[in-house]
Amino acid sequence: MTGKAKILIVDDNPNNRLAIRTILKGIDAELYEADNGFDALTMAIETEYALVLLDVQMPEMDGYEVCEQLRADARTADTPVIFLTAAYKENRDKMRGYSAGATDYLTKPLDDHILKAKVHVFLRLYWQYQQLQENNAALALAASVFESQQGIVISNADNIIVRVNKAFSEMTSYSAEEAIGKNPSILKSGRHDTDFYRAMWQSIHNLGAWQGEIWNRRKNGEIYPEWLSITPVKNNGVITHYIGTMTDITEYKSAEAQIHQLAFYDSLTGLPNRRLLLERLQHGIEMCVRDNKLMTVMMLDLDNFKPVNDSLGHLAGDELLQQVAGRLLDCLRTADMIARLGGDEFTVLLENITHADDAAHVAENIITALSKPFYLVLEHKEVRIGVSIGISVYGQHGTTPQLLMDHADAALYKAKDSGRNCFAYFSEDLTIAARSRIELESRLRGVIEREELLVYYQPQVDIATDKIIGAEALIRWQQPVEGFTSPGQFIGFAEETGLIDIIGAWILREACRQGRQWLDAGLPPLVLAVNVSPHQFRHSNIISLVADVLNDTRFPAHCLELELTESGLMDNQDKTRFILDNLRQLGVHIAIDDFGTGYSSLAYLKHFPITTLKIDKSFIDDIPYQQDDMAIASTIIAMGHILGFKILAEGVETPEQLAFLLEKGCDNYQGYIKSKPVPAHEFARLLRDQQRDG
Ligand SMILES: Nc1nc2c(ncn2[C@@H]2O[C@H](COP(=O)(O)O[C@H]3[C@@H](O)[C@H](n4cnc5c(=O)[nH]c(N)nc54)O[C@@H]3COP(=O)(O)O)[C@@H](O)[C@H]2O)c(=O)[nH]1
Repeated sequence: MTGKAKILIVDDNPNNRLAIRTILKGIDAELYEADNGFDALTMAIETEYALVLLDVQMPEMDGYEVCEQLRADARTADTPVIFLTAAYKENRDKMRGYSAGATDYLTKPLDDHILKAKVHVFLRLYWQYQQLQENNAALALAASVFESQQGIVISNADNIIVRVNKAFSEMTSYSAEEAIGKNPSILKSGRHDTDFYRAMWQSIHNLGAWQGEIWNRRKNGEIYPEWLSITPVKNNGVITHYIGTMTDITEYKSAEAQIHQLAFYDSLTGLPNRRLLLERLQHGIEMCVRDNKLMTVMMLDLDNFKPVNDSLGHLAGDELLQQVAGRLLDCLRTADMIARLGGDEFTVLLENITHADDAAHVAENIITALSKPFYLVLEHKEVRIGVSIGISVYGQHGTTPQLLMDHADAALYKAKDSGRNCFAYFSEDLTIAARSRIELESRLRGVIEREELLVYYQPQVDIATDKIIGAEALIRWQQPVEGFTSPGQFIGFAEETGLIDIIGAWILREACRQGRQWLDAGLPPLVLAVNVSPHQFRHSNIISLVADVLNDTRFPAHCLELELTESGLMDNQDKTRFILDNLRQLGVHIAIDDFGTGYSSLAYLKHFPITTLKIDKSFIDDIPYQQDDMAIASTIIAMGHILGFKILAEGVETPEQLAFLLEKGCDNYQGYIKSKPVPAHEFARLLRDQQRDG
């Protein structure tokens, strides 16, 4: 409520008007005057008056008529009017005044106190009326706000719903009757954990509000996203209610998803586009820097796509591209990314890889996958295409997205130049290395079926008696064209690719079969040592493999020793112990190979049921010239004996080495001084010679 109340004094006599002014001097209102009925009516319509003091006796238009006209007009119908009339007037004149619409009467000569008192009363009524009007307007406004587009739910201090609006009911399908008396948790979708709600209530109580995106559930079970704001209402600092306003953002979200799809994905194949690829590439580079990881970019270009597109038309071309996208996805891990840059160009991003040539494997898989024929449904035709792939490696070929892309592109042209349907790295040496590794892998895969593997045996000798007491089974690969390939060239690779599991199982079976045959042929019993690689130890079921092989070949368990490296044991102590205990229960011996080169923790090894330690060849080589190596070798022998292990020295080549080991009490040795690894028949001959010589 602003401004001052206005009072209109209507009297043809200026003295009377002055007299009234004088009486009302100091009153909290503005006084206006009219000296005739016509002016009074005009003024009353133009301006809102809190009160009209109206003289009855006036020429031309008397007070009755003025009052009647005021009442007849909606704008002035409620304006209070006090008639000022002569004291001698009859009572019926007063009645006429009331029926004309008078609110009150005052008689002349006016009593100062009565006039002032009445004016005060009317002014107070006027202000109360104004307040009422404002309150009504505010209530009407609040009601229209409450019934707005947004859903509103009001709950009490115990978070029980006390009111909801229509929009809430439309959004949630809960009518007001169904919602009132319940907890707003009837809307819970189950998609948020307790931490989410805890944070929400913390914000409401500590910060005075919470707003955010939330998944809620409609009465029919449908889950939908909404934007929710919750504000507590306080009275004297105590929360009395919570007001939640909610907007269903389902459409906004799907529009947002649509915009995202259009901005970041190729509409034909649904694959990420160049924009998303560059973002991922940038992110991948940051990860490489942070975690010192490897990443490669592979640029793909389809060979023979253009002729298909030109001859069969664009619809067929589109179908082919969609099928290509599907096959590419099948070749990749979910963590990898494939993007279509446009036309028949695709880019693959391999993050978090171990070796640069992992990309070559993926490239080979892609080349194989795309070289199979495609059946185009629209054209009822089978078509064949190929793919050329250029590869760049983060770090070696660039450290920015643009350089990596450019260099993958340059490598792509190298691949095309070298006959298409192949891959090339940006640098020649990587291409050569990767291609030869892939070739090695493909040759190694069929090695057992092609019967190219052989087992050689290297005698293990008792130092004290110089008698052969066992042999280490060592693999040999004899290829028809390439010839002999030493294990050093392929064991590590077989380990990386997991092929070692099949190869290791084969050599175990072959050694046990051979050992049984020697026993059956009357040769003296000896211990055959077979290497078990770390991959084989961790990933294959070594316990059941050994049990099966011993059972199938009938080779005595106590004649078998499994050689493990320390690194193969270190991974998971509990699992290692479980496996070793089970192997020992079968009766086989356990030897630690290459001892001294790894962790070399005797304290650690004593927790495992180990029978033999093999001192690595590198500590034997420089005996008797290297004091350090001699000290290490004699310490291993002494400490190993204290812990109950047998000690075997590897790679013994000279009599000096042998004499030193004998002096230090080493149990057994293995080395060229006795014999190189030899084929089975030669080893049998060595044994027979020994038998014959007694
Ligand atoms: N997981 C498997 N690993 C195997 C298997 N067969 C072999 N290997 C591992 O390959 C590495 C190379 O083996 P290889 O070329 O056979 O060499 C062995 C011996 O020939 C060689 N040796 C033995 N004595 C001497 C010597 O006096 N001088 C000399 N220069 N070399 C010698 O040492 C190799 C035996 O090593 P180890 O296994 O550590 O006892 C080698 O790491 C093999 O382990 C297999 O079937 N599975």
